[in-house]
Amino acid sequence: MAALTYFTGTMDCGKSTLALQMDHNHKVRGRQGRIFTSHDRAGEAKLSSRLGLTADAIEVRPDFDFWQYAVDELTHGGRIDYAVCDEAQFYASEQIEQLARLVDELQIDVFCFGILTDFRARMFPGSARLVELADRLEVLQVEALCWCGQRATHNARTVHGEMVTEGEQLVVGDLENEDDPAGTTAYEVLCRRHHRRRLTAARARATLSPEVLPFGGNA
Ligand SMILES: Nc1ncnc2c1ncn2[C@@H]1O[C@H](COP(=O)(O)OP(=O)(O)O)[C@@H](O)[C@H]1O
Ligand SMILES: Cc1cn([C@H]2C[C@H](O)[C@@H](COP(=O)(O)O)O2)c(=O)[nH]c1=O
Repeated sequence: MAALTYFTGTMDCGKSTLALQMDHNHKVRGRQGRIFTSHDRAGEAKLSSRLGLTADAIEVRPDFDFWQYAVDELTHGGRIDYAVCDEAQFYASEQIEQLARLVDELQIDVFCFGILTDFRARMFPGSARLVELADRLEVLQVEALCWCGQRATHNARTVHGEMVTEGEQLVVGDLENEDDPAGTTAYEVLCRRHHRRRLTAARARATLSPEVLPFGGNA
């Protein structure tokens, strides 16, 4: 029986990598699928993983209708066994409802991937609807870590290393990498305690003595 599954976790826990692996595994068994994404860092109509793999995808814009797309494809002789949907947090609630309809009425397996919550620890509308409608929720096994060594559960937005709590919900961006500093706005994954206290790695380094920092203060 077809199912709607939401694979979720923080930023940088391997969701896009898993999305590409799922597509590959189904494809090599002869199944035909489509890859969808929205606002990927690599650009429009791309699904990219930090491990270096990228695939072409269909960009999900606000007016995109999954149901209409699938019906058009099928009536023109196409075949769709499954859909891989990355950055699903950015999809509208109605688009998630259309995906559920593809599962129930067309027996298409739908694999969604995305973060649950934004930089203020509030659910994205697309994620909330997926939590409400999915047959299965899967939290990724790979643990992204907070600078303190605990499992990261929250996504923080930073400006020059300082966590911010005001701003647009959607701002495409990446984790700050010390070898390749992102612009002024970046993201950092934190445990809940440090997200609550707005204690980012940069702030911890600036305010805590090196002896109390894990990883010798290099986190
Ligand atoms: N240089 C690297 N070597 C090994 N693994 C890496 C490297 N860079 C990134 N990764 C892995 O890739 C994961 C991020 O993958 P990605 O699919 O882009 O994440 P997400 O889509 O969840 O943001 C990291 O958690 C890490 O496990
Ligand atoms: C927390 C948060 C994230 N985003 C953006 C930043 C990235 O472009 C994506 C997440 O991608 P990933 O593959 O999971 O790393 O979402 C945002 O727009 N708003 C936020 O609050």
